[in-house]
Amino acid sequence: MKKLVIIPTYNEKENIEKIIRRVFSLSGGYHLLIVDDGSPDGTADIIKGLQTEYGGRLNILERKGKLGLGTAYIAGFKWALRNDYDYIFEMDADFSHKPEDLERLYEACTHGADVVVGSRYVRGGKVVNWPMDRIMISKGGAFYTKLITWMPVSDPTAGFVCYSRKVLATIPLDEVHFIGYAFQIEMKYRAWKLGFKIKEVPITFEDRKEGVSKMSGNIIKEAMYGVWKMRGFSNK
Ligand SMILES: Nc1nc2c(ncn2[C@@H]2O[C@H](COP(=O)(O)OP(=O)(O)O[C@H]3O[C@H](CO)[C@@H](O)[C@H](O)[C@@H]3O)[C@@H](O)[C@H]2O)c(=O)[nH]1
Repeated sequence: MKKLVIIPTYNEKENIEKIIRRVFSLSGGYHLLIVDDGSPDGTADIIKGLQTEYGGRLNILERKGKLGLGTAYIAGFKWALRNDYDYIFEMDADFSHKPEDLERLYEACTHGADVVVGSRYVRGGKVVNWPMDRIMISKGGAFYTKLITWMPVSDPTAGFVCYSRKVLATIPLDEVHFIGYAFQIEMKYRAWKLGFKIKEVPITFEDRKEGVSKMSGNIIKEAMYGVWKMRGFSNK
């Protein structure tokens, strides 16, 4: 089975080499695709410098400017489908998601689930070191999303996800609207509406130690209005 981990990056020079090496130290045979948005800090140069060492396992898609997390993943998903990957993962660059948990997501995805979410808010999940305001925004957003969409997912904005190929081949990727964390909600919502089985596995999410979050007021606003709007989206 071909497994691809997609990592979107914007200014992740402190984390990128370490996360690449951690993923390749795992025994799962993962390939990596980094989607970098022209990071001014030179993240892409670090990745390119490692490509000779890792050959075809390490891939990079370079975009010209900061176009948002959602469109970075959509470009990555299309690349994964073109290159015949069977299981496609989303993961942050900053070690908030532990690469060692990839295997548990994969296991669940090969045992009856179509989408597996590494979840902070399902029983057994945890958040470590996040400031209280971030926890409140994130938990509040999860509650609000459930109230409006009825989607049975405890952590809808989670960015640690495994999709089986058929999910990404069925969701009309060109119709996905949102670009910030609302993108994460929209992908899960579309998969659920299409009847795919979503499972949550508990993870410990730890705040980044290096680099800075790209969260902004606009990203929160997009998610607040987005959950209302997405109820009207079609999956055709
Ligand atoms: N290519 C690209 N990458 C981006 C962009 N914006 C952010 N990223 C990358 O996307 C990942 C997550 O971004 P962060 O800004 O670090 O997210 P966070 O604040 O830690 O947010 C966490 O919580 C969110 C809400 O629950 C989650 O949606 C998110 O995935 C993450 O777990 C990082 O690898 C970051 O470099 C962008 O515009 N373009």
